[in-house]
Amino acid sequence: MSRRVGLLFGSFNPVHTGHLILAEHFATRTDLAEVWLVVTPHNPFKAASGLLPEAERLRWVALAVADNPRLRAEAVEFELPRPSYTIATLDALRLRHPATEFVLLMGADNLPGVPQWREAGRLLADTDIYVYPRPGAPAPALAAFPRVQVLEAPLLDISGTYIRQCLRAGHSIRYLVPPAVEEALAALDFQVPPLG
Ligand SMILES: Nc1ncnc2c1ncn2[C@@H]1O[C@H](COP(=O)(O)OP(=O)(O)OP(=O)(O)O)[C@@H](O)[C@H]1O
Ligand SMILES: O=C(O)c1ccc[n+]([C@@H]2O[C@H](COP(=O)([O-])O)[C@@H](O)[C@H]2O)c1
Repeated sequence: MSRRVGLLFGSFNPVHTGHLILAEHFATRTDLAEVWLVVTPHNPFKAASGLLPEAERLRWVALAVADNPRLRAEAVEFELPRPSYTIATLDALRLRHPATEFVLLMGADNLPGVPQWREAGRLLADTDIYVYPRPGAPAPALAAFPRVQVLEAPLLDISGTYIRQCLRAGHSIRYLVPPAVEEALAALDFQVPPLG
């Protein structure tokens, strides 16, 4: 059987402890050998103006996973056309790593939108998807998603939106992000975008 690797796609605006707990959960409690956190410079559904600088978002993910051999920061979308379509990234990764079987990972809030993604039919037909439950996201109606499995796992009420609100308000983000990311964010000399 080929090595199975999970891909957690995200804007990581910024990376937070929720991402790391769920990545570790997928990496240690499923059949996956590793989890790669694929940093998306520009989600086709998000306004670029709400995003922190892309190079910083990637650097923070790299810092966050540096001490974990089962997690990796993946920058492939920085080399691909924008905005970042997941099917194009999967195609590129499958070409680069022909011996690896990729599994798509996501929080339950993202699954209902997948049928609107580019080439969703092919994506859903060709790819296993593991879903982590999320507060506020209803249990997905799985009939439309034959290759989707929803994990049973502790709910994590942490989001990038909340962290950006804290940063704008000058509130502590200690423990919401890893220490190295907290330090890097404290050294920022730019404004947190006003949106979201
Ligand atoms: N607390 C969480 N529980 C479950 N899934 C999560 C959680 N946080 C993030 N995810 C999942 O991680 C992936 C990347 O998420 P993303 O980078 O957009 O973080 P976010 O916290 O949802 O950010 P924002 O609040 O800015 O939308 C998505 O699939 C999302 O569903
Ligand atoms: O491929 C698509 O059409 C598509 C449409 C919307 C979102 N996505 C991807 O979904 C991932 C999650 O996005 P985000 O911004 O919520 O972290 C991110 O990698 C996006 O590029 C992909």
